[in-house]
Amino acid sequence: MFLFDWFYGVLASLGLWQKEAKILFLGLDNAGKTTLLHMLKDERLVQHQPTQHPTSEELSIGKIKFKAFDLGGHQIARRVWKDYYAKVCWCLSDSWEANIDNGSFADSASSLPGRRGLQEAKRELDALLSDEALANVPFLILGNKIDIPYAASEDELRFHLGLTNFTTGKGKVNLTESNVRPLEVFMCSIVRKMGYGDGFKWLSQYIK
Ligand SMILES: Nc1nc2c(ncn2[C@@H]2O[C@H](COP(=O)(O)OP(=O)(O)OP(=O)(O)O)[C@@H](O)[C@H]2O)c(=O)[nH]1
Ligand SMILES: [Mg+2]
Repeated sequence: MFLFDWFYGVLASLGLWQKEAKILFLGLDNAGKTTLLHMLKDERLVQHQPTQHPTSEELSIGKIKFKAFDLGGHQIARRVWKDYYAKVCWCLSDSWEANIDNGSFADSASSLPGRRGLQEAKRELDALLSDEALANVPFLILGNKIDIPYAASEDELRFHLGLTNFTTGKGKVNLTESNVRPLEVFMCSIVRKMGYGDGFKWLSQYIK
């Protein structure tokens, strides 16, 4: 019963109560996808190994069906992303990791070993955005880890992902007539439980 109450509360607060949502978590490795999934699932912060195999969590209570696919973000895992498109009516393009530790974007993509480059994120995102199979799928882009000093600002992230003039607007924006795919950027920190709730609320208005 406790679980039910908690779950109801979370879904209601995210605007997902009584809606059927399938959400795909995509993003570079280490972005925080699995952390977010578990935070949504049982509000626990758990340290995870990198995701090797796709996992899905299906939670169903009353009328709600909430299914999230968590696909690993490392290079090989990215190859299977497209196998999941068909199953998805909702896409959460999660957390292009944008923290920079020397304050310079110019070399963040290439010169620092192990660093997630914004260029790499942009490349993957562009491929998703231009994929026919995802043409009508709304994209919520979460810029995670804003708790880290030097994390990119929202404007920087928009700029480097090439989204400056592409996002469709926060708040309530009716796009049904316009044939435009909903796309917005929200900054968040999963560990601090900040920001992603606003993102999901935004997303929920586009769930039919
Ligand atoms: N500082 C900070 N660290 C975070 C945050 N969210 C996740 N992390 C950390 O980032 C690391 C990677 O998180 P995961 O959830 O495993 O990342 P993933 O996107 O699932 O990675 P793959 O499975 O490799 O694709 C972990 O050490 C998390 O604790 C956050 O909001 N802030
Ligand atoms: Mg993972």
